[in-house]
Amino acid sequence: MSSSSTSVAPTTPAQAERLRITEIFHSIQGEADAIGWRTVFVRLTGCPLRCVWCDTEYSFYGGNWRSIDDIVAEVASHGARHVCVTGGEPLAQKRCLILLTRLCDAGHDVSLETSGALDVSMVDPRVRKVMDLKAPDSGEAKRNLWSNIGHLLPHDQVKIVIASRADYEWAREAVAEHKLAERCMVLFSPVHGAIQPRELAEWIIEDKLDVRFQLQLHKLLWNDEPGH
Ligand SMILES: C[S@@+](CC[C@H](N)C(=O)[O-])C[C@H]1O[C@@H](n2cnc3c(N)ncnc32)[C@H](O)[C@@H]1O
Ligand SMILES: Nc1nc2[nH]cc(C(=O)O)c2c(=O)[nH]1
Ligand code: SF4
Ligand SMILES: [Mg+2]
Repeated sequence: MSSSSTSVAPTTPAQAERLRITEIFHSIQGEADAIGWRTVFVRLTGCPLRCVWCDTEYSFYGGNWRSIDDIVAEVASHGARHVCVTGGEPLAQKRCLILLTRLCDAGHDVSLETSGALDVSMVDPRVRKVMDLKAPDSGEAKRNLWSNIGHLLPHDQVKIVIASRADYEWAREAVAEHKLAERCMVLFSPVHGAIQPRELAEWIIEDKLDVRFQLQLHKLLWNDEPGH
């Protein structure tokens, strides 16, 4: 008997595609352009960055290996149009690109939260990328991959999370230098607990910036409880 004939059930390529997942949950989108929509979140495990203010450190390690078929089926079970793929850093797992395409093929309106440190050029163009640019107080500004800006589509968004006046001035310069507001929607959001949201709002008004101020809605609603 040949060794191949002793193998158990054959696996299709789709079944073989697995991703490490921290959680899948059904909530209200708390960030970016899709804010307020009922959304299923798929949080991929692992991140090569360490932003000092990261609110999702629990996604750095652990998680469960899940097949893409299984993930797509669990997402569908919630009956939501919107799906947000986040992490950790979702693009750190190469097969995330397959998941994104499968979710689009299943008819979902898909967004991707990404740090801006990994190449976004291969992301399915149907996906709305929400790409951070990391400001200096994150401790990870050196990781910004500026070439990503050239891959942004009009439906994408650039987000800068701001912890101080110095971060704000950096963000204002980055928007001007790279003409970001002409390319897509630009979001400025305060680091939760670091600056008064009102200060950031007033700076934006004073400087007449064409950026969208944003607070994380889920933190107002659920105060950072897991699963929301
Ligand atoms: C947890 S990250 C996961 C996706 C990806 N790693 C990234 O950084 O975009 C999702 C979003 O939450 C934001 N975020 C994380 N911690 C935050 C905090 N303390 N206050 C405000 N936004 C925060 C990030 O900047 C990012 O826009
Ligand atoms: N409700 C809710 N909305 C979110 N939008 C982006 C999130 C994230 O952690 O990436 C997030 C999250 O964790 N919860
Ligand atoms: S890139 Fe995203 S997940 Fe990673 S440390 Fe920064 S905010 Fe957290
Ligand atoms: Mg979050």
